[in-house]
Amino acid sequence: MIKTDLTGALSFIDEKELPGAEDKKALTDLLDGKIGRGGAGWLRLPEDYSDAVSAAIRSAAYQIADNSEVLVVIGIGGSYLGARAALDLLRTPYYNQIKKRTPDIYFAGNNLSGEYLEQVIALIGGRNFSVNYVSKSGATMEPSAAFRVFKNLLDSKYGAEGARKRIYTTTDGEKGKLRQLTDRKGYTSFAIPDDIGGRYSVLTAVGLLPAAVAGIDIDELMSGARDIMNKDKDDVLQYASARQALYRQGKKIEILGCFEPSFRSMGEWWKQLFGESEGKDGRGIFPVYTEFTTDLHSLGQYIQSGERSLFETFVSIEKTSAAIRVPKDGELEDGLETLAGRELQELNRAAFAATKAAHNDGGVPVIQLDVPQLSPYYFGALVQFFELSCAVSALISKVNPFDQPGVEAYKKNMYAILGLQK
Ligand SMILES: O=P(O)(O)OC[C@H]1O[C@H](O)[C@H](O)[C@@H](O)[C@@H]1O
Repeated sequence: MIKTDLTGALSFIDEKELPGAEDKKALTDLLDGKIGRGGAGWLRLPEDYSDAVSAAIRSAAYQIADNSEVLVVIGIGGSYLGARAALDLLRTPYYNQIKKRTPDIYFAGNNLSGEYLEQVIALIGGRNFSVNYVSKSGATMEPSAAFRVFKNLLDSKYGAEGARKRIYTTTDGEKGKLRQLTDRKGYTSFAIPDDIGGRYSVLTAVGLLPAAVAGIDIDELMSGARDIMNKDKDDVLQYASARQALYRQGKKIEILGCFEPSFRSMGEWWKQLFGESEGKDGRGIFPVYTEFTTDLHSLGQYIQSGERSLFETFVSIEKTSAAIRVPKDGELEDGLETLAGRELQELNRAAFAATKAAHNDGGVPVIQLDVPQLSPYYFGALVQFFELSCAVSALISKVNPFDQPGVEAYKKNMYAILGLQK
């Protein structure tokens, strides 16, 4: 499973603190439903996942793949980051194993840039496409504006009835503007349970429908999440309590890093999950995602020698599928000839070990999360691992992990500037 290795942090925190009684209580209270505060419905997802849920999602995915060369997933924040993480993490290594061609998947509605929208429309070209509009509230400006654009394109290309059949919505099961529209128009739709907030909703149709369209085995994905819930949670608790212990030592910034570029979108999802769950009441660890070795050439100086108010969490992928080796080429004078024949992954692992040691020596506490491989199973396990550790960490710091009152401030200003009613 996923292991938490704290050896690189113990010289900064007292081992007997990990996990403290408070930390253990936060986990047990969360699991016992004592402190769900209306947002812990995601805990049920692995257990509620049934053949019926799987079949409904997979049949919509087949329908989309049957008549579309492109799927546009419209959403922002928790309504798109998880799906993008799954696709970026799993399509490359896993993709080659998928026998049949699956639709290209593009994301829209995750910004207000007209440039970006025009690029997505250009990418679609004249190809047949469908839309999965994902929004729990149905009232978020970015996806609403993008949906207007793509619904208009669908109406012009396929007529009202043809367009209706190509629009799939994922939204609140009972209320909200998108639910009302869905029920009025009769769109194929999936519900996000009321007690599951956006950043905790990956393991609903929010993440599972795009993943299924991409050919990812969602049953395998969910079995990874289920095993996190069914097995001991020491590693979850170790990570959560170590974060808070380091924060109490003045380490206010957490840098999550991975040496696989396919992990970047998972890092962006992790950033929202922890930042939006913990950044409250003037407190909270600030989450940053860095891609290694790439960002060693941009932030390496700061991490090594800047403010000592940070700690690092490295996600180590133990086994990858790459087999590419350094070619032999005597005419190049790059000093790499002695490496000829060795795998690139060996160089990547050496860079990881070197970076971890250097940063640790430079006064940066280092936590390491060991993930055996990039697969649907471990994607699901990692999602549940991070959601559990995030909720526990927020509870240890005495904030509600499941609300996000702060995001309304800028929206109020934006609506006033645009002369809109909020
Ligand atoms: O799914 P929606 O209701 O469109 O919300 C999309 C996102 O926007 C909100 O402002 C929150 O910051 C996020 O937690 C949420 O995931």
